[in-house]
Amino acid sequence: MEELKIGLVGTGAIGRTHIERINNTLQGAKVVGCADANVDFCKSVAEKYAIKAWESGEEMIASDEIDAVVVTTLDPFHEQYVMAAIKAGKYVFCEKPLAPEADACKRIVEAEMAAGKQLVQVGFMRRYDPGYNQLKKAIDSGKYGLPLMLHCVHRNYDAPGFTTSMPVENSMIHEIDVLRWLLGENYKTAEVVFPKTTRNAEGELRDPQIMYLTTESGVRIDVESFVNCRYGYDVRCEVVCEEGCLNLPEPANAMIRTNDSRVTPICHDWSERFPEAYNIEFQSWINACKEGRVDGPSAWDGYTAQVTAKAASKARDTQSVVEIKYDAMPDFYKK
Ligand SMILES: NC(=O)C1=CN([C@@H]2O[C@H](COP(=O)(O)OP(=O)(O)OC[C@H]3O[C@@H](n4cnc5c(N)ncnc54)[C@H](O)[C@@H]3O)[C@@H](O)[C@H]2O)C=CC1
Ligand SMILES: O=C1[C@H](O)[C@H](O)[C@@H](O)[C@H](O)[C@H]1O
Repeated sequence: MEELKIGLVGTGAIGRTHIERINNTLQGAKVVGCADANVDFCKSVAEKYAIKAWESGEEMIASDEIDAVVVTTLDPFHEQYVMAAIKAGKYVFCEKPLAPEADACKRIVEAEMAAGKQLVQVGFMRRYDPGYNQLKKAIDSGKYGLPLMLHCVHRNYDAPGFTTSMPVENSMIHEIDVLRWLLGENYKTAEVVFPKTTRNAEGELRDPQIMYLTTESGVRIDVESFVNCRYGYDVRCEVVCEEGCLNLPEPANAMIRTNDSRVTPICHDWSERFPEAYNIEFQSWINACKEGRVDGPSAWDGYTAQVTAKAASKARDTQSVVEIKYDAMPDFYKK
């Protein structure tokens, strides 16, 4: 079967890692064109990978040179390119979040339903991480009883340009999606509190933040976001069950004995922490596109995550506990 010809919009940090993995590691597809608002930089990326640089992302998406689309622009511009892909009837992988606003996610859902075929996958890659899959297998086994509490940490070394809404709506959106997937249920309430703010936070950013979620069955979750921790990239998830406690595995880095000490390096950023998850996610997406289906996180998952994030943002801004209300999932999205 012919290779899937992919057009990628957004040749920034993660966009380039996705070109690298699709063209040099994975099977069955090639990124053959790219576009970006920064046209000159886009041309330099296109030259590096010997692919076509397009002045317009929409023109690239509409072209018969492209079979499928990857969107890796900044969050506010996801919608325009996802919509262009739906209009062209092409499969589209959109990095998380689907869109910063729940209304925009709903517009995408409605456009996809009107097109009559699921085309959209959202880049919630932690569902593909072997570590999170070990947690899910252990929970689903029932060996340890029911989950009661989850204690999570999502720390970045730094996060240039972050504003106070982004720890929830851009960063902890990962936990919002993966924990819903892990536990197999939606949330009921959200709350966000501010510990003491680090002097390393830019401008008005409140950092760290702690988000508290309760699920429909009463599981209590706390997620700490610290996007300027200044020691590395640190993601943890502890699931406390009735008869056992499950911890997300950390990368097995060698311990180094030096200078009268023992040192075990940790990751510096997302690209080092989850390389396998990204590769499994994209190989699965390529295979599904070639078989004419979407089997990853859908536009409805993207919408549900953003509804949750917006409830958490309301809780943060009002310093209150907010009850979360979800629309019923349309049959269109039921597996
Ligand atoms: N799944 C994951 O773990 C991660 C996901 N992401 C997501 O990937 C996306 C990109 O993030 P980064 O690569 O870190 O950002 P970046 O800032 O490195 O790259 C964004 C690119 O988008 C381009 N751009 C901005 N507006 C545009 C427009 N209107 N049309 C076309 N191009 C435009 C910029 O010129 C830039 O090249 C974000 O949505 C982010 O949430 C980022 C890091 C990790
Ligand atoms: O998706 C990501 C990364 O996974 C980081 O952990 C987040 O903090 C970052 O904001 C986001 O783009």
